[in-house]
Amino acid sequence: MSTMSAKMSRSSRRRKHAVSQLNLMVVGFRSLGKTSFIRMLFDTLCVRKNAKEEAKLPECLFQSAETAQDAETARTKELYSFTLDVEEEGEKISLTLVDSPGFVRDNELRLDVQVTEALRYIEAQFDHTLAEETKVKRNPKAQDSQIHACLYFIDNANNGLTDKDIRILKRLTARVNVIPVVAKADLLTTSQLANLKQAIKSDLKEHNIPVFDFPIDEEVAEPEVAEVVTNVQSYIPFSLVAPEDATITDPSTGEKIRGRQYAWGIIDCLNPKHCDFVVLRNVLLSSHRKLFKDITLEVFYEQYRTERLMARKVLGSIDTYTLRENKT
Ligand SMILES: Nc1nc2c(ncn2[C@@H]2O[C@H](COP(=O)(O)OP(=O)(O)OP(=O)(O)O)[C@@H](O)[C@H]2O)c(=O)[nH]1
Repeated sequence: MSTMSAKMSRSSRRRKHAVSQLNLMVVGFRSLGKTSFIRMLFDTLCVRKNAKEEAKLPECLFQSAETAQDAETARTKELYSFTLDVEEEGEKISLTLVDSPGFVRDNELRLDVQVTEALRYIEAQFDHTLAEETKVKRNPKAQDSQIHACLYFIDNANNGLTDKDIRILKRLTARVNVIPVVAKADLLTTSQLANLKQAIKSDLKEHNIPVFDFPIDEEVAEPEVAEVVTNVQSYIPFSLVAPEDATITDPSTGEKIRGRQYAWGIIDCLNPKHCDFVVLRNVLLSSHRKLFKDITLEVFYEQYRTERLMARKVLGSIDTYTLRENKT
């Protein structure tokens, strides 16, 4: 075996056994189904043997709002996260899911504080990287806790983005890859959903909100790649439906499904014709995972790092100036 191929096979072996870290966060106004989405995602994961028992799972994963005594009990009161070792298409992922308390609708001041808290959490993860980078002896096994993608839940009761959504999105998109999602899409008809998606897209464009778009380098992208990416781009904002707690059987197949039952029929949350969960799941865990991580490190972390270092420099020169002034 040539040295080159020996090297390559060593690195591909390393890649095969390497565990990739992925950290996802959900944010949005109250009661839009953020915890339900996390529960559904968790339910569809292939958690590696023993990891389920080892992981400290939050209680709310096993208690949906429907089974909780009241809505207040089910409400997410503080930000929490949990990590799972999962396998996706043969790749090992250490997946951290971060759930955050729903934003209040009727108190501007409190809302601002809540958004700041969510951003502080995101920035605190950058601080971990920054601290690790500046160590003389770095830990090669240091965890990457940066938030690689943040799902922003949009209320389907509005005709697009509200002023509050716009304000929040502008702040979030400066720090993290934001993926907008339409919550509880089952409450809309097909044409209502299409109109809402269109309105949200126009609002994002009109207000120059840089949510994550699926960039294509036209010079290098092969036609098939471009098609897949353009296709994914067309889903934005992704529509989501989370299942209800009850056991639901698909009358056409007799199989148990994760869905919602209505007088007029059932919704299968894993059916791409009913909502975009499966596409979004694939984008997050598979097709765009690496891109989310690269952009987080190369764009958002770099930006944050520069701001922090500049701030330190300014503080340093103020200190030096004060020292000099005090001496004279
Ligand atoms: N119709 C419908 N109801 C949903 C959907 N997802 C969640 N729900 C219901 O909405 C309510 C709130 O769901 P949660 O998942 O607790 O919402 P949340 O955004 O985490 O709530 P907070 O923590 O209070 O912000 C529950 O009664 C859910 O069953 C959905 O896709 N469609």
